Amino acid sequence: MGAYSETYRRSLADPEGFWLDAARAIDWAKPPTRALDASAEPFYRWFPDGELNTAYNALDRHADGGRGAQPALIWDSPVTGQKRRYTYSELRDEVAVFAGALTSLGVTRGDRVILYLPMIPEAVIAMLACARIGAVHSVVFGGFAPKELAARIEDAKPKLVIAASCGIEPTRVVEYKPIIDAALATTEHQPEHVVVLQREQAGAELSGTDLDWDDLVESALPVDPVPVKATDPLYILYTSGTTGKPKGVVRDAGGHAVALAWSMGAIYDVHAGDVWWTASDVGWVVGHSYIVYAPLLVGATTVLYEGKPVGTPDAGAFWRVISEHGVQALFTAPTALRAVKKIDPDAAELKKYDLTGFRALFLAGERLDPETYHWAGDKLGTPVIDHWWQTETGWPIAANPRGLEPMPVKPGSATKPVPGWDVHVLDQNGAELPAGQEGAITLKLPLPPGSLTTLWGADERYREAYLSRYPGHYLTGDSGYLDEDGYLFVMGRTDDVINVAGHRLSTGSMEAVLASHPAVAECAVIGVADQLKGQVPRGFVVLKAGADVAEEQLREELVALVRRDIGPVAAFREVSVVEALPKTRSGKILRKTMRGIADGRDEPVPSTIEDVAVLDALRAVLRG
Ligand SMILES: CCC(=O)SCCNC(=O)CCNC(=O)[C@H](O)C(C)(C)COP(=O)(O)OP(=O)(O)OC[C@H]1O[C@@H](n2cnc3c(N)ncnc32)[C@H](O)[C@@H]1OP(=O)(O)O
Repeated sequence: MGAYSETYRRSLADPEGFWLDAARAIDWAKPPTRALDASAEPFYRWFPDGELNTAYNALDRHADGGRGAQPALIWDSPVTGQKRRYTYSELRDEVAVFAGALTSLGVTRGDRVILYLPMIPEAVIAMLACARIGAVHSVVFGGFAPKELAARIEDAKPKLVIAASCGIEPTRVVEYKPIIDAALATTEHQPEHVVVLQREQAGAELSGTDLDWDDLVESALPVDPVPVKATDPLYILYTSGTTGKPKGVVRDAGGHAVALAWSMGAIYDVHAGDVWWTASDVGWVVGHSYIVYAPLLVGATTVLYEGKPVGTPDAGAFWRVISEHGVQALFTAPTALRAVKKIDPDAAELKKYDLTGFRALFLAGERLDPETYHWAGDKLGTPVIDHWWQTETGWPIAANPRGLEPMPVKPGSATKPVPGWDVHVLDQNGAELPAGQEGAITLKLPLPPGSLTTLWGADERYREAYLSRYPGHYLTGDSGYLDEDGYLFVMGRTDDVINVAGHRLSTGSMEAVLASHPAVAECAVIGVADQLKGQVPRGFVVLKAGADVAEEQLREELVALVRRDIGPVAAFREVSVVEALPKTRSGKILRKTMRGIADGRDEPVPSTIEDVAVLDALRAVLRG
């Protein structure tokens, strides 16, 4: 039996022994004597009697254990022309002082803190400072609009909001303070303070209880890490659900530290002293897990990049960063590579840089199309590793475990289930499907350490959304199949969640925005295939009788509304006015059928359709 098979078998047959062994990679204030607590199933807990501090494990133990002078964080910001390096000692000291600043504001263990920060070192510092004192951070991605920020503030009820004065996009400076003010003007919950880091590209006007980051830090004293229970929440990260209300994924401290440290070696083959780069955003789970926590937990150097794959300044940006900082492995989303390939199909820029130390490219966040896979492999000459996971799971469910046993790649497959994840493919009735047949991908409970423990303040929603469809299993919301070799192929979502440039978005939220327009009687939003972003949203609206608005003007208004209420990240640009929407006799809009036709598939007409003429009339619009 190979290393993978044996490890996988043991992880499911003896999770207690397997995860207690893995837990030895973490320094505990109180080492756990047990791994799994199933006493409140389906709300499983890991390492119930363990105590630790995640920031201590990410920083202090390396700073004090011989890696003090090693770079922990390299910030590379082509949008500002700045670069900065932090050794483990420097980063630990900055985090300890900012943790002291938080403490001086009365933030203590269990308090929530919303972070609305771009890709700057202070984002990492603020996350780790919260972890140091046991506060629960919730990072909100900068591309979201005030309404989305407000929904997260209302749900998490933070004591503080910590923000920068601005984020920087290649074509514009995005002022954050007006976005925060607009959000707070609508929320019942009001944080005690908004702490603002002033950036020179656009300062923010502070008023009332607002505080300046630098002033706060100037008078702060460093504080020691506070041991917390392994089962305490480390962070909340909101993700789109099928309804407008985002879901607050709760990550625990102990399971997260153990699983991430284990994944860094077993899956990515990255170890202490290596240089690792995740080109994503700290606002996404990939940023939480693989920009911040995992690389620091194992004592690697992590690169934080404030720029884009193209345009900052050119399509050679990724290769420049890899070469300049000695990056050994890169993790990014397929969209980023498609953007590079579009501008520089022959990878001429690549030839300008020395990438001899580069070992592997990891891709996730959306489907990796075979064309992009082959292009990246041909041009880089290194393994290109597709893998699959979700905000909820926190770390990979299926991957090619480079550190355990590299396996042959099958393009289109995320390779095999990772140890810890009991992956099944089920039919409508919950029966196991044979190899090659597509069905719902589920994960048999208990989920391994590091996966979500519940949704913030919404245990019942957690149970209903994930655990009710197939009792004893977690519903991933993705469909796919296992082949005869046990390789997993993930084919797409089974619900109304779409993936736009690696950003998970709810079509339901977009429909709610379109429906709020006074001229719109009903509407549907579907995700359609896009060569660059993987998927983009497309809206279809039916006008109210007598609505007097020019189509072009309505289109512009609807696009602007989605940008205002959800944010630019929705990339909502296409909307068509149609006579009617195709529905079943019970009134359900046939979105899946519409999606299939728009993507050029030979979609069968459902027998439950109310009026087939409506679908026939829509075909040309969908194909167009
Ligand atoms: C495995 C678990 C997971 O799936 S976690 C999620 C993983 N996903 C990712 O890592 C995301 C990967 N995608 C990306 O990083 C970006 O899309 C890349 C590929 C870099 C392209 O970026 P960009 O050219 O900005 O396109 P986009 O589609 O992301 O942006 C659409 C509009 O939104 C804007 N935007 C983007 N980020 C921000 C931000 N932080 N603050 C403010 N605005 C932002 C962009 O400027 C763009 O705006 P516009 O429509 O052009 O005006």
